[in-house]
Amino acid sequence: MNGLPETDTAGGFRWWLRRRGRADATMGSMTDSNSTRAYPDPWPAPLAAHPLDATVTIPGSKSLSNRYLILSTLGTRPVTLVGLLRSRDTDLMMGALKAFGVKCDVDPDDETTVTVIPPASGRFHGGETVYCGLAGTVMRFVPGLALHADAPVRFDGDAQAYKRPMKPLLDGLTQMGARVDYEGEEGFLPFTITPPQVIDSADSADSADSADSADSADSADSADSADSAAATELHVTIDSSGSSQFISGLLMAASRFPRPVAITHRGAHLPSLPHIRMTMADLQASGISVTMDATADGKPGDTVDATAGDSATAAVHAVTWHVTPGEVQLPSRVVVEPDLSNAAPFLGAALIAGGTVRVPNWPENTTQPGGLLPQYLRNFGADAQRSADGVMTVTSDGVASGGVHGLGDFDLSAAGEIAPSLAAIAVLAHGDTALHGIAHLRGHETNRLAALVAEITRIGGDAEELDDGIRIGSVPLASLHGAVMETYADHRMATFAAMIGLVVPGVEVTNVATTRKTIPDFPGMWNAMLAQHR
Ligand SMILES: O=C(O)C1=C[C@@H](OP(=O)(O)O)[C@@H](O)[C@H](O)C1
Ligand SMILES: C=C(OP(=O)(O)O)C(=O)O
Repeated sequence: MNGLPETDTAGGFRWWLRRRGRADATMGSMTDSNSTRAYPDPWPAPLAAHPLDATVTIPGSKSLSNRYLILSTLGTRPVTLVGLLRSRDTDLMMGALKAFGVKCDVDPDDETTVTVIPPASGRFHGGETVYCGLAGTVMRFVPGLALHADAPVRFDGDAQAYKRPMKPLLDGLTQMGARVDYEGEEGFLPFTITPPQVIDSADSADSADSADSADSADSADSADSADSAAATELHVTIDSSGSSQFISGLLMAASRFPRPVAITHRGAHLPSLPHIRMTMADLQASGISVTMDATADGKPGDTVDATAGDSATAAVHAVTWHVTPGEVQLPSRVVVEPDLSNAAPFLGAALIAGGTVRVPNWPENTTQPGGLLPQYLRNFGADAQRSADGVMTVTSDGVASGGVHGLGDFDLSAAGEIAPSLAAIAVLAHGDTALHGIAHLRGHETNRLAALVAEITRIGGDAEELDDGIRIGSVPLASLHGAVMETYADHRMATFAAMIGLVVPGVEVTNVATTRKTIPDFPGMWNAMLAQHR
């Protein structure tokens, strides 16, 4: 079952801590993805009986919601977040912040309006377990807060989360003076972060008392004697090929560091650059100076234009961000954009079933990689237009008409989280698609490349893993057949299966409740989309 670590490899005390951590993180039923509104398991995916004509309002962006929650926490004054996503990942984030002593007041009349009140002292409480579930944004963004805590903080998550890579982030935090103790395999959850003794010089005596005194010599050394180096940049180098979230997490952690920090990625790939740009933009909106420069093959001065096409990043071997820490403060009221990546199954449905799907509140400009979605859908052959009042309208004749074609070789490194939705369209399209630049999807909620190949093959489709992605061959629609499709506790594998089920009879989806990771009621929204008529 998704949601609970099933095995205990570390003895009864750790089991108790783990359970306590879950309890600390539990906010209502949303942290356990199987425990809310009952849908049958497996869930019969509805067929589209006719072309679509629907308007679908998409809840708030997961990526923006969880960044705003972290940045509000790093500030000193309350911030009201309007249109916050309320789903498992954001509830886990709020649970994590509460463990640090942050208040998240939910508006009783609208649960998507939440006021975040940082601790008056500016200091975070340590000593608790943070339960990360399967949320990358929690397990990669919250550990940076532990740098500023008054005691060690333990991190745990779902059994499946134990496979998600963490080491580059934790190596980065170690270079910033933290100590990391792993309970199981090095580089993976669960672990405990002991903050450096010198992180907040005003409070250093307190922190030395409350943290494990045996650690103080190490920590002081590794923090590079902050007193003498106050204005010098601390250099942190990691390989962020496995996830952009390592860089994002370190950038946010650096925003309150006592000295400037230069964070360098040195590695073969840098996926999801728009998500890193989102972090930079959100930090800048909070008053923090952060810049990015790049060198090709690590040769100084031999720069590549990493600020131009996001797909050009495959050639970038070294990129450095410079963070000048300061007072982090978001505006007092922040409105969260809809989750444009979560719009993909719904807008993609127009290409699969044919017809029109509209999504209101589509931003004119956005830092979300989902902003690239309309162009991706045009590449498949759809019409996608945003009206002046912000309605994104996608229209297509549908896969049965032959008007949806494959993408050929396609670089998706900028927006890998959309891959499962594009894969569903590609399975049903005329012509082949090969999605490249997404090797790191093997470390997402599940190994998404293997999962997609298994599920496409299960229904009679043609797919194979590539070193850096997936190839999906075109087969006649009539040769695809229904099956019980596995979802591997992965919300995007569930929405992928639902998309296929629009035109392939007999598709059933296991554990559709796993969609609660980022959408409060996906099956309800899907049924409502199919039920709409003009
Ligand atoms: O920073 C973020 O909010 C995210 C970054 C991306 O992670 P990867 O770079 O690991 O793909 C994305 O896939 C994930 O859904 C959200
Ligand atoms: C990769 C994803 O999530 P996470 O934030 O858990 O990494 C995703 O939502 O597709």
